[in-house]
Amino acid sequence: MSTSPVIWCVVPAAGVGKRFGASKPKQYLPFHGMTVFESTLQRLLEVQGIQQVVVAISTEDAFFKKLPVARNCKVKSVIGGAERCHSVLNGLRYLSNLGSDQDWVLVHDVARPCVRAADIQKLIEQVIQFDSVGGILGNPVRDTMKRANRVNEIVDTVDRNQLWHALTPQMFRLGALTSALTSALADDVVVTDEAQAMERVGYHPLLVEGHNDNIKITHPQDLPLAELFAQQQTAP
Ligand SMILES: Nc1ccn([C@@H]2O[C@H](COP(=O)(O)OP(=O)(O)OP(=O)(O)O)[C@@H](O)[C@H]2O)c(=O)n1
Ligand SMILES: C[C@](O)(CO)[C@H](O)COP(=O)(O)O
Repeated sequence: MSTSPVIWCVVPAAGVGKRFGASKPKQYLPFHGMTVFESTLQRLLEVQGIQQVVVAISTEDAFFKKLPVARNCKVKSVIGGAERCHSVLNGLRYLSNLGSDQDWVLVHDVARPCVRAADIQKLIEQVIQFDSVGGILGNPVRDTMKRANRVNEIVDTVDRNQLWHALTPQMFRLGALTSALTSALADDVVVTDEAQAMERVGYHPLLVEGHNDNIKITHPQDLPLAELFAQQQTAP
């Protein structure tokens, strides 16, 4: 008899949204009848088998505790860090007191409120089926890709067949990811995603193709686009 895998989730949500430039962090802006934050959490909480969602929140944040989802028994908060990778590591350290090294953890940006539960399920199934070190949702790039020099002259055409956009969630074993991120930070390497931390220590995470509406809200023009995607996803 096989037992179900234990799956946790960490949501880095301690960013201030500098590039977005709103009067409050972008995760607290209105989105599809709620906030960006609530949309993201609602989608994660829909996924079967996630034991708990740990959100990393800035010490300056006065908004999170006012959201009803802050009182959901499956949601716990920890203090965020200086960069995304520090916030994620704080979440992982909290989980290491609850779980074991072999448990799985999904890391998902709060700023990706259009992620589909079906894509998360696909990631979980493929990572577990291939018994891989872990994997991430991604999208193959579509356009012809060019490498430029410092003055924006083309120096090369890069083979697009091997290039992907890295999305989230990213799914790894709790123990392996905690040690890979700890090692990156000990070497003063600020990794921009979990896969990069795992690559640094020699692993080759799986790329699982997800929908390209799982965009990250980074700049102001991303918010109406994400709203449009969310409306399309719920249209009858
Ligand atoms: N110190 C930080 C910085 C970022 N994040 C989170 O990491 C995710 C991806 O980061 P990004 O889009 O860069 O968000 P911000 O840091 O808010 O944006 P900016 O870089 O424009 O300030 C977001 O969910 C953000 O809240 C975090 O938890 N802790
Ligand atoms: C984790 C991430 O969302 C993957 O695309 C990304 O790395 C976040 O940081 P970015 O610097 O805004 O790309």
